[in-house]
Amino acid sequence: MKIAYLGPQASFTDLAVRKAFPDEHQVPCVTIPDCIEAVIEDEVDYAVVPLENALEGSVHITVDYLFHEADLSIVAELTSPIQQHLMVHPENSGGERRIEKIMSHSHALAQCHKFLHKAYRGTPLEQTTSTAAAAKYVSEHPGEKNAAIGNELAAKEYGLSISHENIHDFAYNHTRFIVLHKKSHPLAIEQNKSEDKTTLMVTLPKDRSGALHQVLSTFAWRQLNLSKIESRPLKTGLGDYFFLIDVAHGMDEVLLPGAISEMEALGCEVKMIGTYSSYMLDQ
Ligand SMILES: O=C(O)C(=O)Cc1ccccc1
Repeated sequence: MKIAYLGPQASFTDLAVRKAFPDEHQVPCVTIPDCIEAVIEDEVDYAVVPLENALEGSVHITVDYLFHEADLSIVAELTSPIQQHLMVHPENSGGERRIEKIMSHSHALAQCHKFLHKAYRGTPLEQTTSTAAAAKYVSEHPGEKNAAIGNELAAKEYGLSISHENIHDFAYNHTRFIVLHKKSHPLAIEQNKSEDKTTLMVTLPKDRSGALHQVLSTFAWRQLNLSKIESRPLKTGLGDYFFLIDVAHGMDEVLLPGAISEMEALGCEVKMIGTYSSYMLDQ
């Protein structure tokens, strides 16, 4: 089977894919929408993309694509620890050489915000499509004296020297990656399974007082625990939102169908994004 991932090689997404799908054909894509479209266009069977980081929150492009653009299902979740390192071209390492620019994925730059503020205040930051894309760029442009933020494998893969290790601002730094597929069947993976989950996207009826309270009640009285609720713009006007809701429960015959029917009876639109198992990948 073919699996698209946010590349290039040695991105954090690649690390997750290597652990979860070591024997499958892995296809690097440049952007998250490219990964998603590769599944839609049947170029691959699955896509693995980042969804949320413990320090920086949701990856909005992934959430928004799932709601607005793609009719794909989450079939598994992979949670991985994240360690960020600052790396430079070996020609520019050692001594106190000036770094012209620090490049990385926006989430990686944000995860190292305090470090960058203290050690590199004033140095321009540049966003790239992934941490590995930044490492690749730095390796291919030694004359520019840039640094990249990424993982240890990226330093090895692109021949860079790590100048500062573990520069993420908080020790607990994990990212949730999701596995997307055209069909909604959960995908079993040979890794440590932590829990079953169901992800829903809910749009409330317009201007109905108490609608969100009523939606939450449908879960509360069934004792369905929510592990996440977040609002995102509907992109139709200020104040228009949909809610991304993760329920710590797999799809069953009674409780979740009951909650969904009740929300629909309240006038909500409910989009089922997936019912799946979550796997914890070790370092
Ligand atoms: O940029 C990467 O390497 C990714 O796979 C996305 C990402 C960025 C920062 C933390 C976790 C995942």
